[in-house]
Amino acid sequence: MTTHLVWFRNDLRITDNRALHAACEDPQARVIALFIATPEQWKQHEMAPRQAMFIYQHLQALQHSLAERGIGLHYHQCDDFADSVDWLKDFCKSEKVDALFYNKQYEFNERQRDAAVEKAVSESVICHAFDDSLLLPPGSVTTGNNEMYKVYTPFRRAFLSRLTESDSRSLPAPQVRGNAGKVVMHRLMPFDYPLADIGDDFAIGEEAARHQLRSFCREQVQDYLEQRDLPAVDGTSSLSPYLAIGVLSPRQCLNRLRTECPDVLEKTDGGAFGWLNELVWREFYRHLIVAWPKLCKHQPFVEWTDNVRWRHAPEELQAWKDGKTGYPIVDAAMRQLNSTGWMHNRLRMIVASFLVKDLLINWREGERYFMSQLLDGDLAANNGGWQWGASTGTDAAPYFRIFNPTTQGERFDKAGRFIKAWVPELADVPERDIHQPHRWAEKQHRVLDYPLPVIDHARARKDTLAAFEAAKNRSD
Ligand SMILES: Cc1cc2nc3c(=O)[nH]c(=O)nc-3n(C[C@H](O)[C@H](O)[C@H](O)COP(=O)(O)OP(=O)(O)OC[C@H]3O[C@@H](n4cnc5c(N)ncnc54)[C@H](O)[C@@H]3O)c2cc1C
Repeated sequence: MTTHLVWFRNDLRITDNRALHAACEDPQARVIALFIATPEQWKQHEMAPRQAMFIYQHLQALQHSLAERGIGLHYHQCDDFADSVDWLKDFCKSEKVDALFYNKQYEFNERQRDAAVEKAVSESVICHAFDDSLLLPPGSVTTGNNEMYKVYTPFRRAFLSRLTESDSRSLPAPQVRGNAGKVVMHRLMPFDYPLADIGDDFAIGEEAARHQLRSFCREQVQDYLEQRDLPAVDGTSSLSPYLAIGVLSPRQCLNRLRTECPDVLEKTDGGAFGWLNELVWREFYRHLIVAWPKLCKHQPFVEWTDNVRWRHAPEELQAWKDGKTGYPIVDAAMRQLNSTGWMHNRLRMIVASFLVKDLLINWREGERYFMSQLLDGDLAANNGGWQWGASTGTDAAPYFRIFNPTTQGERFDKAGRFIKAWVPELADVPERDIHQPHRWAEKQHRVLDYPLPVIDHARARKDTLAAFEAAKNRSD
C-alpha cells in the first residue's frame, strides 16, 4: 500500500484544499497528515500570540475533521525551518512515505525551506506542490514583457481577464476513507510559544468561516462600497483572519460571491466587484513578494526611500502603540488593534500614515508592531499595506500625499461613534467636537483625561516633506 503524507501549513481546512484532495484521490492509499510548529521561526517573524492561538485552535478542529474521514494528524514541534527539514526527512522514512503533498507558501524563508525539503527527501519520496492560497499563481499575471506589474490597476485588468479563463472551482472535502473510526488522535501539545486569548469575535472552524462568508455575500456585499470605509459600521467581511491561515480559500470566496452575485464581473461599479477588488489586492501583494523577494527582507521597493532619515522617537512610538497620541481616530484604531487583534482597513491606512508621515518613524516599526498584534497577520498584505502607506512600495501613494488624521476622522467617523467606543475618556465630548476634543475642553474650561496631541500635524507635514525631498536628492 502506498503512503501519502499531507503536510498542512497555512491551509488549515479540509474543504477546497488542493494538496489534501490530490493525496486522497487514490482510494487505496494510506493517507496521513502532519503539522510542524516552528516557534523559533514564528518569533523571528513576530507572529502575534493571538494568531498562534487561532492556529492552535484551528489545528484541533482540523484534527477532528480529518479523523472523521480516516486521516490521522501527526504533530511535531521543531525550533525553526532548518530543524523541520531534518525531522521531516526522518519522519518520511519511519512512516514509509511514498509521496508528499503540500500547498505552496510564497514567502522567501518558506520557499527556501520547501526547496530544502524536496531535496532532502528526493531519493524516496515524490513531492507534489500546489498553488492553493491564490486565485492565480504568482508569475502567471505579467506584462507583455513577461514581468510582474509594479502598479495595481493594470495588474487587476490582466488578472481579471486571466481569471475568467482559469479553473477556479472549489474542491469538495475528501471522502470518508476505509479506516475512519480507527484513527489515533495524537495529542496536540500547546505550542511552545506565547498564546493569547482571541475573544469571541472570530468563531473557530471552517464551517463558521464559510457561514460568515455566505451571510456577508448574501446580505452585505451589495452595500460594500458605501460602507467599507466606515469603521463604526460592520461593513466589511472580517474574513481576513481565516484567509491568512487558510481556514478559507480565495476560491471559496470567489465562488460564493459569484453564486450570490452572478454579474459581479460585468457590474464593475457594484459592491460585489468592489469586494472582489480587495481579493485581487491580496493576490497582487503575494505576487509581488515572489517577483521581488527583497520585500520579505525588510527592504523598501523604492530604493531611494531608504535614505529617509527617520526619527528615533521611542516615546512617540510607544504613544502610537498604546493609542495615546492625542489624535482620537488614531488612538481608537490602535486600541481596537491591541484589544481585538483586528483593525479596519481605513484605520490601518490612517495609523500607518500617522506613524510614518506625522511622526516620521520608520515604517518597519509599524510593520513589526502590526505583525505582533494582528490575528490576520500576513507578511505580503502587511508589508504591502505599510509600504503603500509609507510611499516606499510599488503602486505607492506619492510621498507628498499625507493623511490629515483630524480630517480623516471627520470624514470616516463623523459622529465619533467608533472613537467613543474605544476612547472612553472622550465620552462627554459632543459629536461636533470629537475630532478636536482639547479645543472643546478649553472652551468649556474642562480638563480632559486625554493626552494632548504628540505632534502638530501641520508642522510634521512640512518636516516629512523635507525629509523625503532630501532623501530623494541624496539619491540623485
Ligand atoms: C498598514 C496595513 C497593514 C495591513 N496588514 C494586513 C495583514 O497583515 N493581513 C491582512 O490580511 N490584511 C492586511 N491589510 C489589508 C486590509 O486592511 C485587511 O485585509 C482588511 O482590513 C481585512 O478586513 P476584512 O476581512 O473585513 O476585509 P474585506 O474588506 O472584507 O476584504 C476581503 C479580503 O480581501 C483581502 N484584503 C482586503 N483589503 C486588502 C488589502 N488592502 N491588501 C491585501 N488584502 C486585502 C483580505 O484577505 C480580506 O479579508 C493591511 C492594510 C494596511 C493598510
